Amino acid sequence: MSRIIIVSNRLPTKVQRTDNDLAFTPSEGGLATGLGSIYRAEGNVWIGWPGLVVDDETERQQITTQLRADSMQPVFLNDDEIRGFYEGFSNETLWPTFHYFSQYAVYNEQHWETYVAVNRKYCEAVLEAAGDDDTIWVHDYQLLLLPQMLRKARPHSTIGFFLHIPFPSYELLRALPWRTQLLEGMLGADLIGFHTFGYMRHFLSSVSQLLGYPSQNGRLELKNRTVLIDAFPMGIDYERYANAAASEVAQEHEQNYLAALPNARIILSIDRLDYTKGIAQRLRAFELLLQRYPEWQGQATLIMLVVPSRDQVAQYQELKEEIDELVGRINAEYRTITWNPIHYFYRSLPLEELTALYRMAEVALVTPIRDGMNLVCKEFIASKADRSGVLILSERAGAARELSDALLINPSDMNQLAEAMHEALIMPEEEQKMRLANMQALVQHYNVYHWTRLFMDRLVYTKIKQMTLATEMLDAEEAATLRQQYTTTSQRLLLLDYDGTLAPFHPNPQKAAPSAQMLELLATLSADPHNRVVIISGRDRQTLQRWLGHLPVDFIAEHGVWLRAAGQEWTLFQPMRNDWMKEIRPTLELYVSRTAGSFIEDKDFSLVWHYRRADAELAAVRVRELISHLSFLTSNSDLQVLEGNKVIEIKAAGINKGTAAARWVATYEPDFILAIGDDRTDEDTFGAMPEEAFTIKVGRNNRSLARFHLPGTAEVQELLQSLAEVSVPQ
Ligand SMILES: O=P(O)(O)OC[C@H]1O[C@H](O[C@H]2O[C@H](CO)[C@@H](O)[C@H](O)[C@H]2O)[C@H](O)[C@@H](O)[C@@H]1O
Ligand SMILES: O=c1ccn([C@@H]2O[C@H](COP(=O)(O)OP(=O)(O)O)[C@@H](O)[C@H]2O)c(=O)[nH]1
Ligand SMILES: [Mg+2]
Repeated sequence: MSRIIIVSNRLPTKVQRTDNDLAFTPSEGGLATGLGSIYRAEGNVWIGWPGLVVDDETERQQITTQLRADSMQPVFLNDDEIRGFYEGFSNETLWPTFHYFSQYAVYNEQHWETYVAVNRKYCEAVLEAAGDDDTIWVHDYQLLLLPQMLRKARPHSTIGFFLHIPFPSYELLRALPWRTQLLEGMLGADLIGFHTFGYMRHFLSSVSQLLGYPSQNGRLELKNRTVLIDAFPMGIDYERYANAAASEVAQEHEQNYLAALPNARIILSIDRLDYTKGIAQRLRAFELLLQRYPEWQGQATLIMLVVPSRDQVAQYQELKEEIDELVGRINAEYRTITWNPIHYFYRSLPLEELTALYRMAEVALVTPIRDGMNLVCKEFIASKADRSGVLILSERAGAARELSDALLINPSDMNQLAEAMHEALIMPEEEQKMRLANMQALVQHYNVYHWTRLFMDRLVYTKIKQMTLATEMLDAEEAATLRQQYTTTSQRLLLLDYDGTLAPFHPNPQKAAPSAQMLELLATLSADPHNRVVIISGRDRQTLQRWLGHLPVDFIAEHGVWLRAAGQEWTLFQPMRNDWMKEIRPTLELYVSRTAGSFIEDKDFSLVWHYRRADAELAAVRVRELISHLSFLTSNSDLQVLEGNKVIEIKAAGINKGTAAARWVATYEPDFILAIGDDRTDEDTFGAMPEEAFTIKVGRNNRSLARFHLPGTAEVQELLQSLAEVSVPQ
């Protein structure tokens, strides 16, 4: 049975050195607590760093044995690796960049090299632990290169990747010198998940702009693989928090705390120490609340738990000092003998104490400047079963996309924050309960089990999609059958599309002339008296004539409008009109003037708008606009609008490559047909062919009427070459 191998930088268990022994405790941070609930199931393994440097081999063995008993496998990192990989590239470069704190980002080549080396180290650990059938699930920004490394070693593995932090806008990502490698690293996965649709959109936009892969409905077609991109907002183990909060131990803690804080109106703040969490801003807003609404002095009490984190990174040390100072100043200014405005704890607490805090707080203040998801707010909600309480939540936390019943605030707006605290403190109980109930239903339903299931099911789906495609690939066996039939037949029809089939695309279509090898190949194939080679293209006849007119091949030009049998004159498929062009052309001109880099191609009976050289994202919008514009203009006419590879073409309805190709089949009566094409317009050809024809789609789009696929023009050339070798010259 296949297992799930989870890989993340940090293991869900943290190993620490005590006076004379080792202590094993749960790690802090959303990833560890969120996935901690599932990895033990069904023999799964979690691979990651145990959180301390261990040089001694005996100690390593001891840690490995103990972790293994709990389904974990450690990756040990030395001091240099922690410096360059963890503190350096992960937390001084990627973390600030991905959280829109570019001004904190360090670009250090040495850190990058360590990052690559440590990703490789994780790769080796995974390869050692994982069998071919196992599903590998890689997590987070510390391991962006790992999916690709795994893919190279195990091309057929099932690999999922989930990013727990935001994916930034392209404008932020592009500043990174290693941006391309990072994206390619992620694309080694079969499925890439993000917390929100916004992060997913930013990722797709970066891939399109940096690597040139377009996407459709979250599906990226790489050269030889399909990768799915989707949003999976992570949930928590709802029952775990609800039960812990309801437990006797938690209630006891709560009673003790409340006894020490009589009459307090408790506002709670819990996070790792991190500049992304907006802790300092939150303190200032709390101070503003006390200034603006003095009635809360003596009552409103902020319990602030800050969990130590990444304390070797300069930014974190500075933040620690800033918080210490702010808390000291506010407390000194407002405290009374009986009331302390801020109770500040710099440590981490065990679950029962944590949930006791959630339980007793009237208001949870979760106000990050940026946060991938934020699980604290969901844990607060789960701990409040049958109770009241108000959640104030930053609109820039991923969780805000789901929790619309929270008081959503802009974390940089001090006024709004202070007002929200006031509003929360005076909110009627009924309203609190109503809002909480809605959010509880959601957090309970979309829990961490749901999240895992959804991700895993989608990963299986991705694999099935890829396999369906794989069976359609023209593999060695099918290619041999094709060659064998070719050899034993004598009336062969070869229908070959031009662009994207015989020649790769060029930014300037007039520069996509055939290569010398391709010309030679076509010469050999068309010289065979048993072959009829037809170039079936959307191009104008002049260009085809110029490039290939010297060969004894037939032409179908302008998507079936113009026909020419070898050595004869051009004829029209049927009498045609082009007087509609003067009506449509101004519309295309409008889109050219609105879209730099696009241009119009005039053919005898069709008009084409090309956008290959335009800004890809702008063009995507313009395409939708233009199509809707054209469908309005061409309704009630006998014109059709075709979408091709970076082109939109308008021409007479009823004529296409298929109708023209059918004419060749009918008149020539071939005993062997090979039809190859890459574009949507070639689907018409495929559809018009008899069942036994060898129809081949070039490229990865699996929605094709063709029987087989080939990855690209190089493979087409290879196939034609193998046929040329058995052709008989005249
Ligand atoms: O491992 P550390 O350097 O100590 O940091 C702790 C973890 O912090 C980050 O958590 C993120 O994941 C959460 C769950 O998806 C999400 O709610 C939160 O918004 C993120 O910041 C980090 O992504 C983890 O890798 C760290 O282990
Ligand atoms: O003393 C504490 C305080 C918090 N947490 C946990 O730390 C996680 C923080 O995750 P979140 O997604 O909110 O932010 P991250 O730290 O991952 O950026 C939550 O699950 C908390 O329950 C913890 O384990 N011990
Ligand atoms: Mg083509």
